[in-house]
Amino acid sequence: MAQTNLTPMMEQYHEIKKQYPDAFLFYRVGDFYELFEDDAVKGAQILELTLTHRSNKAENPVPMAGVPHVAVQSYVDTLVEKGYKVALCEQLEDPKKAKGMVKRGIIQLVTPGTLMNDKPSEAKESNYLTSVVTTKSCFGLAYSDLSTGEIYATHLKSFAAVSNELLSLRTREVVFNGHLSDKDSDFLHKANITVSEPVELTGKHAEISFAEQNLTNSAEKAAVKQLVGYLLQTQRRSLAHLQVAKSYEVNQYLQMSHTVRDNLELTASAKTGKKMGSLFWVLDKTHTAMGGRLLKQWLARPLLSVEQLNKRQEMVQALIDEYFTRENINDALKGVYDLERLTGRIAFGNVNARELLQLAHSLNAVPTILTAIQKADNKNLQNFARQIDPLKGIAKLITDTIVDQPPVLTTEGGLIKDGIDSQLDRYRDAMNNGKKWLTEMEQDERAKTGIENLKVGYNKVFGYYIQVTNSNKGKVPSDRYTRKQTLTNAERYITPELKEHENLILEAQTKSTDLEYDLFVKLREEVKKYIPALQKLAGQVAELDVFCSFAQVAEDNNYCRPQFHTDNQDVKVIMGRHPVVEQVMKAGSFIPNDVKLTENTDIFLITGPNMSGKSTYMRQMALIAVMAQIGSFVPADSADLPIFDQIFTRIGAADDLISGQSTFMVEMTEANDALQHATKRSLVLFDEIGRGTATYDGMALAGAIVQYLHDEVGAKVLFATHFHELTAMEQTLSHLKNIHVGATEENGKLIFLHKILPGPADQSYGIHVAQLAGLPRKVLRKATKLLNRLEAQGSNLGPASTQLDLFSSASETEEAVPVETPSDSKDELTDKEKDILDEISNLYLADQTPLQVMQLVENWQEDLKDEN
Ligand SMILES: Nc1ncnc2c1ncn2[C@@H]1O[C@H](COP(=O)(O)OP(=O)(O)OP(=O)(O)O)[C@@H](O)[C@H]1O
Repeated sequence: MAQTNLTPMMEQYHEIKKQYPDAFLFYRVGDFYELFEDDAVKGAQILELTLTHRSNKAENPVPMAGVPHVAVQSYVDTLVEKGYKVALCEQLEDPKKAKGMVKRGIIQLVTPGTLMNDKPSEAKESNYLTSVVTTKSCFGLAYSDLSTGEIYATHLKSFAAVSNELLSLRTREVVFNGHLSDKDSDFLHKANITVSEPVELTGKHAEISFAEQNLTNSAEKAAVKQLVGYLLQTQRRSLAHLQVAKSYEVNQYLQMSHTVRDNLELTASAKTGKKMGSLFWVLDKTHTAMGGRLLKQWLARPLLSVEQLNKRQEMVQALIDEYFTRENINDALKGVYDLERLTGRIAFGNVNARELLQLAHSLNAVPTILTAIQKADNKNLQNFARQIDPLKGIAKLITDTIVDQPPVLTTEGGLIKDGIDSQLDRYRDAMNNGKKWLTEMEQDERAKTGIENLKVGYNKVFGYYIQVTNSNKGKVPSDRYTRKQTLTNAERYITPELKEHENLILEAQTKSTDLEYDLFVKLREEVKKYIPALQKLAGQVAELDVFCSFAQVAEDNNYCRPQFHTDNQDVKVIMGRHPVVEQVMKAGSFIPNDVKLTENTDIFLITGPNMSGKSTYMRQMALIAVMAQIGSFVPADSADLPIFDQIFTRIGAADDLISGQSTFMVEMTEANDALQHATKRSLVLFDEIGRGTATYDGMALAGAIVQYLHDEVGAKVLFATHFHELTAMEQTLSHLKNIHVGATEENGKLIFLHKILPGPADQSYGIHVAQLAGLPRKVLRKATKLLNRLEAQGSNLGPASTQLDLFSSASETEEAVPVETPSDSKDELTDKEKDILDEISNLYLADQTPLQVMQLVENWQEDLKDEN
C-alpha cells in the first residue's frame, strides 16, 4: 500500500513488515498487539476481531485490529494452526524512558513447524519442522521437534520418498531449498504442509556445528544446517537444547507408506482421526507425555534387528515378572512431568519457578524408581538402572533455593527461600522491620491522638498514609499531619516520619525483588548446564515408561512373547487375535485364529461372506507383525515370526484426497507399489483388489496380480476376495492356499463363525447379508431368483466361464470353449438384471447409510419395473 505522510510509528511498522511479508505482524503498542492494513483485514476475519481504523479522519484510514498482550498466545496458536506465520514485534525499551519513537523489533517468528502448543491434549504429539535440500544425487532431509530439541537426518532418492516421509512424520512445515513443480507444490498444499524458504546465514553458528558433528553424508549435513539455520532465525533465543543430529536410513526400519500406517490405524482411527480405536490406543498405558511420544516414534519405526528386539522384550518380560516393581515404578512415573519439554523451556529461558520445581519433583521420582528396581534383583532391570544418573544435585539445588509454592511470575519476588543469600535476607529484614515499625506507629498514633479507628494503609499512588474517618477529623494534629487525599467519609494524611520509613521499606522491596530475579536467573543458568544430562535421563525414563506400558498391556490382555527367526520367512501365529477389535468386544467373544504361512505357503486366498471377518483376520496379522517389531508382546497363544522388511496394504475404499485420485486409481497405485517394491521378506495385504471396476476387469486384474505375487515376488500375502473363480488358482499355484471364513445357515438365517477354515468358501451369502441389512423382501426374493437362475446356468455364462478357465488348471494349454446358452430364452437374464445382481453382490454395505441403501433399492425396483 503506497502511503504518504506516514506517522513515525507507521513508518517503523512498514520498515519491519517489509522484512516479514509472509507473516502476520503482531506489533506491540502498550498493552496490545496491533495488526495493521491487510494483516488487520484478514486477521480480523480469521480471529473474529473487531476491525477499526487508525487516523479515521485521514483520507486513507489504516485498518487496524488488536489483541490484548496477555491473551496473545491463543491468537497466535489459532493462526499458526491454520498454516500461517506470525512475527511477534515487541517494544525493546521502556516507553517511559524512550526518547522519541520506542525501539521495536521481532522477538520471534512462530511458524507451523515451530509452534509449541502447551495444550495437555497434545502432550503426546510431536510437532516436526522438516528441512529438505536437493543435491545432484539425492534429497537430504532433516527434522526436529523444537520443544524437545531432537534432530534426525536422512537422505532419499526421490521426491516421492520425501513426500512419504513428510506425510509419515505429519510434518506441518517444510523448509525447502529447491524449486517445486506445480504438482509437488499442489500436493504439499493439499497435505496442509506450509513450504518455507531457507534463510540466508552469515558466519559460523555453534549450534549448527554441534548438531551436525556426527553426520557423514553431505546431503544430510546440508539439511541439518538449513534446519538449524531456520530455527536460529525464527526463534531468536537460546537453543541450547538442540541435540546432536542422528542419522537414519528408512530401510533400517520396517517400512510402511503413510497410507499403510493410516490403513492399519496405527496411531489414529481411520473413521474419526482420533486415538481411540487405534493400536496406539491399546498399547499406550504410559504415565508420562515423553513415554507417549516415544511409543508413537516406535510405532512409526519398527525395528529389523532381532538383537535390539530381544533387548526390548527382555525388559518387558522383566517388568511382567516383577509385578510389584512395576507398580512402584508406575507410581513414581505418575509424579514425573514432561522432562523433555521442561528442558526445552530451560534452554529458551522462559521456564518459571513453578516449572523448575516440577523439574525437581520429577528428578526426585528417579531415586524411587531405582530403589524399586534394586529390590527386584532382576538382571535386565539392574543393567538398565545402572545407566541412569538421577541428577540428585540439581533437584536439591532447586528445592533448596525455591520456595514450596512460588508464584507464576518471576519478576515480583516471593520465589527464593530465606537463608540462600545474605543480602536478600537483609532486605527482607528491612522490609519486616519497616512493617513492624508501621504497626507500632499505628498503635502510637492512636494513643497520641485518641483516634481509636486510625489506620495505616498503602496504595500505589500515595504510598503509605494514615486514614482518619470524618467524625475524627477534628482530633488530627495538624502540625504533624499533612492532608494528602479526601474520600467521602475519611481523610488520608502523611507524616515526614512515615515517608522516611516508606522509602526504606519500598527500597528494600524493589531491591529484594530485583535480587530475587537475579538469583532465579542464576539458578536457571546453572540448571541449563545440565541440559544434555537431563535429556539423556528423560530418554531413559521415557523408555522405562513404554516398557512398563507394554508389560501392563501384555498382562491385562494375555499377550505372548513373540519369537523371531531369520533363516526363513515362515509365519506361525497360534490363536491370534486383533488387538483393537477384541478390546471393543465383550470379553472372550473374539474368536482367535491361526496364521500358518509355512511349508512353502506364501499366499492365503481368503474367501467368505461379507462381514465374516476377512479384513479383521488380515489386519490382525499386520498388527501382530508391527507390535512384535516394536518390542511389544502380541495377542496370540504363541507367535513364531520372521522379521518383515516392509508392509503393503490395499484395504478399504478411502479415496486419496491428497493426491486427488479416484478410488480405483488409488487401488491400482497401492497394488503397484506392492508389486514393484515388495520382497520375499515383505507382508502384503490385499483386500478385494479389483472390486473398484467392472466385474470381469476386476477379476482378471486380481487373478493376474495374485499370479505375479506368487511367481515374481514371493512375499507373504493375505489376499481376500469375493471372486470365487480365483480359488481355482490353487490348482496351478503351488505356494497358494485357499482358506475361508466359516459361516453357516440356520433356519434360513446366516450365522458368522469368524473361524478360519481350510479350502474355499462354498457360498458367498451376499443375499443373506443384504437380508441382515434389512433390504425389502421383494428385492431379496428377486435376487434369490436371479441367483438360482445363475447357479443353474453354472459356468455357462460366457465371459465368466472364460475368466474361470483362465485361472483353472486347464487354462495353460487349452482354449476355453464357450458353452452354448440354454435355449429357453425366458430363463435367460437380461443385461439389466445381470447388472442389478452384480450391483447387489458387490454392494459394500458397510460403506452405505440405510438411506443410501433405500435409495439404491428404489432404483433397482424402478429398473426392474421398466424391464417387465
Ligand atoms: N475373529 C472374530 N471374532 C469375533 N468377531 C469378529 C471376528 N472377526 C470379525 N469379527 C466381527 O465381524 C465384523 C466384520 O468383520 P470384517 O470387516 O473383518 O469382515 P469382512 O469379511 O472383511 O467383510 P467385508 O467383506 O464386508 O469387508 C467385525 O467388525 C467384528 O465385529
